[in-house]
Amino acid sequence: MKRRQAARSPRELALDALVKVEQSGAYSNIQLNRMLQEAELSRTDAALATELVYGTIARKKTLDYWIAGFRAKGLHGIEPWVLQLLRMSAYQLLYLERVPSHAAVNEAVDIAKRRSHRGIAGMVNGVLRNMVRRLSDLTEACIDAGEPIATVAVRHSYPEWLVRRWTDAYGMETAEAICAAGNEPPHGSIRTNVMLQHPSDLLQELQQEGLDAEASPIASSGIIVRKGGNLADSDGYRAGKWSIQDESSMLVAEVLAPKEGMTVLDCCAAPGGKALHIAELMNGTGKVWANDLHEHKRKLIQQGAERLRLGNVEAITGDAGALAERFPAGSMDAVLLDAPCSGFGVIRRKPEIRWTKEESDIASIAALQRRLLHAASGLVRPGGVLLYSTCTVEKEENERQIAAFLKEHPEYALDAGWPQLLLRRLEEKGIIDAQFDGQLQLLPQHFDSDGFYIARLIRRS
Ligand SMILES: C[S@@+](CC[C@H](N)C(=O)[O-])C[C@H]1O[C@@H](n2cnc3c(N)ncnc32)[C@H](O)[C@@H]1O
Repeated sequence: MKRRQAARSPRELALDALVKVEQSGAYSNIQLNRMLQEAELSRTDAALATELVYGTIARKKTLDYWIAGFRAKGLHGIEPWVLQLLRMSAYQLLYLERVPSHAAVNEAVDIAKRRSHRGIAGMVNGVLRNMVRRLSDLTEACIDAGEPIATVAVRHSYPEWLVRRWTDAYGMETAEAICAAGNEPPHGSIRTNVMLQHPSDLLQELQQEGLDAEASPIASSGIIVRKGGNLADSDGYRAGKWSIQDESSMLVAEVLAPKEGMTVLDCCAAPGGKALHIAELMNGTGKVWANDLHEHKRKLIQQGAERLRLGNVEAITGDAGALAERFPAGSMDAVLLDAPCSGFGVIRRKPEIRWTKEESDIASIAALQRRLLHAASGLVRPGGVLLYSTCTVEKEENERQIAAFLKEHPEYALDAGWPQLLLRRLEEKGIIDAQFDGQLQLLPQHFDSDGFYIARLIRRS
């Protein structure tokens, strides 16, 4: 590749980010944010670059399927950066209606010319122009990869092993809906600091400021904000009036339902979303111990507590499996284990995890969760609550994990005594029924929010 100047256009920047992410395995959000900060693009250009990076990564398999169909040699022999350029351009043709086809093609050819020789530019031009001619045939319904799981995998761009796992766990229809929901762009959502105001008052304020905001259909302190830009860069956020959090994640503290004056331990707390929510629900009283393995992450929790002026949070560092060395057995009114997990419920925000995680990772993550659950369980007082949550849809990490735990720990039982309003909302949607036993698997398509698993357990007195 020829030496180039720094990226100037959103497409150049997006291409550089895609090449870097693929080459180095860097996280797309970290890589992109770094490059956006350096490039100082306008807000619109930054939004386009962001959409191109996330969309191209998410739709990689589908894009490759179509690109291969427009080249006699398929994808064989294409240089990695050229393949990224083709994918990014095909993504605009197939998924971004607002981008005119000629703009996507012309800019791709210009980039190819600037970075290489005429042959490459000619190939890029040929593939993309043929694609434009056949665009109306390139629909999801026309994808046929031979058998159903492979076809769903190509149609929604997921590895086959993941589609097979979800099909085994939930059936083909639900598995396909999980895949589709994972490709939807997430909307912004914030959590009202209920120590300062009622969610409906905050909602009204935001609407008066001209924001497209509405009450969350599930989380009682949640507000959905569409097209709100960088919500953290606002006076309300700095003043601690709200925090940025997904609605599903807000349910964890709601279900834990702490009371004023309690002592609560969050074993895996960084960056602090749920621990700080718990501290707010306790109205700044009692004590929330917020632990995480990593020292640099502890600082994030501390900064959050300072912004929200929560004096009842103490952030600490350590292995959650060794917290018995720090706290006496049975000393906590409630313990939250928001466990490290495969993260497939948040694929909308981290599109590359579908490509970077391997099936064998699930068993090792589940083994870690099992160790942490066992350790956490010893710290809950008799009659206290152990809340286990993950942001994944994997049964091995969720229902099966809890079933195995209950077998080993007869001193615990699932508890269905969840907030009534939440139960009613879940029932209305048909997500739970009369058999509800105290554990919930939210799928990303249920409320257009993250996929989450929550189990509320009580230690018998
Ligand atoms: C799902 S995230 C927690 C999110 C957090 N509860 C929130 O609401 O913001 C899992 C966290 O577990 C931490 N972690 C991983 N292994 C751990 C261990 N052995 N002990 C303690 N924390 C651990 C990670 O650093 C990560 O921050």
